[in-house]
Amino acid sequence: MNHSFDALIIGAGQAGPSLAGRLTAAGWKVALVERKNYGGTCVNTGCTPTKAMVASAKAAHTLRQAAHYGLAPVGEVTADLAQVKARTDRIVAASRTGLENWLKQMPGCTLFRGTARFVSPTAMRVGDEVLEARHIFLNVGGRPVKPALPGIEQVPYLTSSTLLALEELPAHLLIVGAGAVGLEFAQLFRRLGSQVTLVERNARLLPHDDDDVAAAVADILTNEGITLRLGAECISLGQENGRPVVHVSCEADSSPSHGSHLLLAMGRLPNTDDLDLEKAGLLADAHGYLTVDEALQTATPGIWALGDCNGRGAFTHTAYNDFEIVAANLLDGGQRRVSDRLPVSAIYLDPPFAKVGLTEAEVRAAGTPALVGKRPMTKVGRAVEKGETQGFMKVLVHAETDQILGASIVGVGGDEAIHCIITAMYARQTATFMRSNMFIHPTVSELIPTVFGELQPLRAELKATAST
Ligand SMILES: Cc1cc2nc3c(=O)[nH]c(=O)nc-3n(C[C@H](O)[C@H](O)[C@H](O)COP(=O)(O)OP(=O)(O)OC[C@H]3O[C@@H](n4cnc5c(N)ncnc54)[C@H](O)[C@@H]3O)c2cc1C
Ligand SMILES: NC(=O)c1ccc[n+]([C@@H]2O[C@H](COP(=O)([O-])OP(=O)(O)OC[C@H]3O[C@@H](n4cnc5c(N)ncnc54)[C@H](O)[C@@H]3O)[C@@H](O)[C@H]2O)c1
Repeated sequence: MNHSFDALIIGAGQAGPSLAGRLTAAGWKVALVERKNYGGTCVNTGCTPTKAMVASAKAAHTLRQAAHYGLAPVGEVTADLAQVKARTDRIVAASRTGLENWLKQMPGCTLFRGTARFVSPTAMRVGDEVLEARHIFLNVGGRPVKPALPGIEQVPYLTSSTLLALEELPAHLLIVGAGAVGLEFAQLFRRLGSQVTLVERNARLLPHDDDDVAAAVADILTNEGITLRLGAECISLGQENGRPVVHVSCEADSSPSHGSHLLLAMGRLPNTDDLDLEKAGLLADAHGYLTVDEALQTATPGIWALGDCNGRGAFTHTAYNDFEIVAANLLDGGQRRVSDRLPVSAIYLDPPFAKVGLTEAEVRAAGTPALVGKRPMTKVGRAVEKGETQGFMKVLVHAETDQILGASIVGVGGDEAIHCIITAMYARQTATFMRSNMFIHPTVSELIPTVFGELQPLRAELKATAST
């Protein structure tokens, strides 16, 4: 059966539902197609469940520190993973159901369940229904990559999604891939009580970030007893007595890592392979991404790609910002562009690592005349009072224009404190502006003007050093 709409939205992830809300409010007749869970990755298997579990892990960690805070030791802290999961599931379900209820009662929006595939540039099939529209918005997200590691077909493994179904704590979790997924799960499972080994092919953590950031993050992990195996070459998988083994070298005598469970966290693949793109005159790039212009339009007029599937961001905030760009340009006469946004992200370790703009290495590589300000968290009063002094704050400023170039914070509250720098950078403000502001005492943020007041020339011979 054929149905006609003003717009089709494929995927109810982080851009699609909000776009449906804006378009229907403007009087458009909209069809929203979702094949799995409303809320997509972030709500169901990404940000929401992992940050809920990070909170459980933080509570376990704090309990173990009781004596440090002058409290009677609480004895051995053990996690009941089934209960951690139950709490996590409740938080996820509330978020998903809230979204679903909103969409179901949205005037002008018709929901379809199933996989949408193109039949032409202006029509998609979902089961027996053919949905036609002059505007099609793809918000199809991605899924964990299945890497071509030798032995993968013989070894049971977990992904970031299937790991969430565990109700018993892994005795020893082997993780391959030290990206955001690998890092966050490594610390949270260690804190819940698992032994954890993190295997990564790069010689150091976070290769796109500064040496001092990577060193601080490595310290945070190893201080908690996580085994790091960096620079692993020729990673292959095997089994011994039904338990997973990760081989980390081509050398026969290099010791393999043995564990009880194996998590592969080696990136994500866009869900563009089953859209029948060719029927819309589209072709994904070599990594499966849909190429888009600055306004997120694909090569076929009338088709947009938003969120993880366009390769212009891999975060919930970038997917949501994609929605804002598309809605502003279509409905508000805006001329917003993807390149107007700043690169911002956080990894939810404890303490977290948050960043905006350029790294020190990028500033050096560009040869920009720059100043750097850096302060260890041991010199941040609020961090000292909290007893959480790992890490540092670092800011980079253009030596001639005083413009803020970037900042990294590895430290307690860093995921929140970074936002005053993000806002200042978005407003094209300067180090002088940051220094002239008054912040609340006692906070981590209140030291940010101080860091902007301690700027030193970023000399070529100075290397970024680990903060202690
Ligand atoms: C473990 C983990 C933790 C994360 N933590 C964070 C974090 O803390 N902060 C952060 O910013 N980001 C985080 N992310 C990344 C974040 O989840 C994604 O960037 C975000 O969900 C992307 O949103 P999206 O709308 O592009 O896609 P998705 O959320 O993946 O939504 C896409 C939707 O489209 C549906 N779909 C796909 N194809 C079709 C089709 N053909 N027909 C119908 N429906 C279809 C899918 O079922 C899905 O519901 C995390 C990711 C993971 C895996
Ligand atoms: N806090 C957050 O914002 C957050 C949290 C989790 C996930 N995410 C997003 O989810 C996505 C997926 O995260 P991820 O950690 O799976 O991917 P990633 O790309 O961030 O990291 C993958 C890691 O696996 C390694 N790797 C990849 N292929 C390999 C190979 N063949 N052999 C050895 N090592 C290999 C890489 O070197 C890298 O360190 C990312 O885009 C990330 O931004 C974000």
